[in-house]
Amino acid sequence: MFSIESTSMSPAVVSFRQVSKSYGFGSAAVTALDSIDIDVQQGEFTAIMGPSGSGKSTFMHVAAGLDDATSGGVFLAGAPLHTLDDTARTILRRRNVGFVFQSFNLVPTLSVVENIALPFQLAGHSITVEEQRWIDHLVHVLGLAARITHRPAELSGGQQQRVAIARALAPRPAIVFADEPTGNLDTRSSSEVLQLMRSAATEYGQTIAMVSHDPIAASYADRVVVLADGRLVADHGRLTAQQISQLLLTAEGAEGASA
Ligand SMILES: Nc1ncnc2c1ncn2[C@@H]1O[C@H](COP(=O)(O)OP(=O)(O)OP(=O)(O)O)[C@@H](O)[C@H]1O
Repeated sequence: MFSIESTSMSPAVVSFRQVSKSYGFGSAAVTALDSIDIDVQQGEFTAIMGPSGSGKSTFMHVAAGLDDATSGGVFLAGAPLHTLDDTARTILRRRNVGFVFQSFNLVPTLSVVENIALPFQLAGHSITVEEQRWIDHLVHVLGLAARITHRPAELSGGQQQRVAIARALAPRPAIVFADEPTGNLDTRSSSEVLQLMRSAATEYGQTIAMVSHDPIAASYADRVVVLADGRLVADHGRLTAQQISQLLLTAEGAEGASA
């Protein structure tokens, strides 16, 4: 019998203890996550990979408190998400989680700087002098200084994703979840965005969990985990894109074999 107390010595940013998630009931039930145990440590940049339907989005939604686990313990920034109601989970998420999406999800009517300040506004929190300095720094290092009054439609895809990254990093969240952040970008913008996420982990200790299908994107991460049929089938340190491609082929084979 497992215990769903947080047992880790160093405080992991996300911990799963025997987490399972099913959709539907009876013969229509689908097991999207199957007895997952994982700890994501502070400052780690983790790539979550696996074939289509393997459970990557479900993993991210459960870890971020956007969706409930069916069983098991989910801890976010030390808080037991599985015991919290929707309101408490929303508050915890606002304080601790940043998101970066494939489709950027910027507010079209707001300027760059207003989009970056949005998480503070949503939390009903006035930006302090120190927070403003951090935002100014992000705007500078993300190469957005000449664009702060522009609206998203006036920016390239790569620039829009840099705004989304600035918005995610601005409140210094415990973790940033990035869902296929380079899915809509060309090769050059992709490598810029990945390099920025890499630097955020290395230079600011930002914890990042990125869902991706792309072995090149995952080669920027410190850790590569692979899901197949809702199970965690591989968990490695830094790998080359070629090694990751091989790992995915093996995972697809394993999924086919168990189907
Ligand atoms: N809301 C839902 N209702 C029913 N089944 C769902 C739901 N969401 C996901 N699933 C199922 O759960 C499994 C895992 O889905 P999930 O979206 O997490 O996979 P994924 O690895 O993110 O896939 P992709 O790479 O295609 O985005 C799949 O079999 C999917 O059909």
